[in-house]
Amino acid sequence: MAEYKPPALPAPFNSTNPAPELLTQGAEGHLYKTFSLDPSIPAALKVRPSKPYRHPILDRRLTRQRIIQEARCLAKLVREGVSVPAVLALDWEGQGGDEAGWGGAWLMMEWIDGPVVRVVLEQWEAWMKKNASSLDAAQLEQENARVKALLRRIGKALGGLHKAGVVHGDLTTSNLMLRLPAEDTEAKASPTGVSTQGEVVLIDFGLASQSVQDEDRAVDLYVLERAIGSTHPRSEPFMEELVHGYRESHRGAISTLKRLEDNPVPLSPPSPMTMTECFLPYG
Ligand SMILES: Nc1ncnc2c1ncn2[C@@H]1O[C@H](COP(=O)(O)OP(=O)(O)OP(=O)(O)O)[C@@H](O)[C@H]1O
Repeated sequence: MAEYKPPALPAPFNSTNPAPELLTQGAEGHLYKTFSLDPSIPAALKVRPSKPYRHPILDRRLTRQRIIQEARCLAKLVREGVSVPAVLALDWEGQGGDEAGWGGAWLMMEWIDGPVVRVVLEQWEAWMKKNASSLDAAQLEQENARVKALLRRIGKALGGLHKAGVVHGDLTTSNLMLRLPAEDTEAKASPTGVSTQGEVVLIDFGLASQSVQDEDRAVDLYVLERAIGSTHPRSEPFMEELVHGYRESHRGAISTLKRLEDNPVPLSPPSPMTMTECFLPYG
């Protein structure tokens, strides 16, 4: 199979040394590891390249809106004390790229040094699947307690986001990262070799919107519960911990949880109205 060749980067990233390193290619954007100002300061760079199959004016407008909306959400959340990457720079009129002129939009963010929660849970579950029978009752309880504590921290982080008036719109364990502490003692102490330590950081606000509606908040919770249920079956029985963490995070949590319990949540994309609201300046 031919090796994937990402689109040419917009300036100035087409001439930086070392060159940005492609980490992932998402539905809309490409995520690179690069640096900010000095090579010793790592940064995450999200590039939304132009889409040749879209009408050029529409393409430019949509790409621009998405990157500005994500940057606004992040800036607001940093101000509110929610754990998300800080915005370092952005340009919705990126020059260069494959075509002369418009080269896509980009957003540079603070680099989060740590794994995504999906990888942590996958590694832990894989180890447990193979080796759990070799653990004694106390060790087993300790292992489960670590994952329960992680889920509780995730619930708390999500509650903090909702308290700030933002819903994520695309919550999976791939959009949650753990910021590694200076000294990670857990990986060595656990027979699994997997650490669940670190502050939970929410990422990828490409589909986020402003809302304080219980229904929108309940959708975030529901989507995350579903994602955990389908990708992390061994952690699913501990979902109550996530709910507990969420419940403790803010006063509005109780009615959101009631909404989640009472009604099956409609899984529809955010309404055009909600998306439009997101483009308005944040107060
Ligand atoms: N600030 C960051 N620091 C370190 N790594 C990051 C950061 N942001 C993202 N990543 C890594 O890049 C991956 C992809 O990021 P993200 O989900 O934001 O992009 P995407 O899926 O391309 O976005 P979109 O869904 O908007 O197209 C993450 O799963 C994570 O591994």
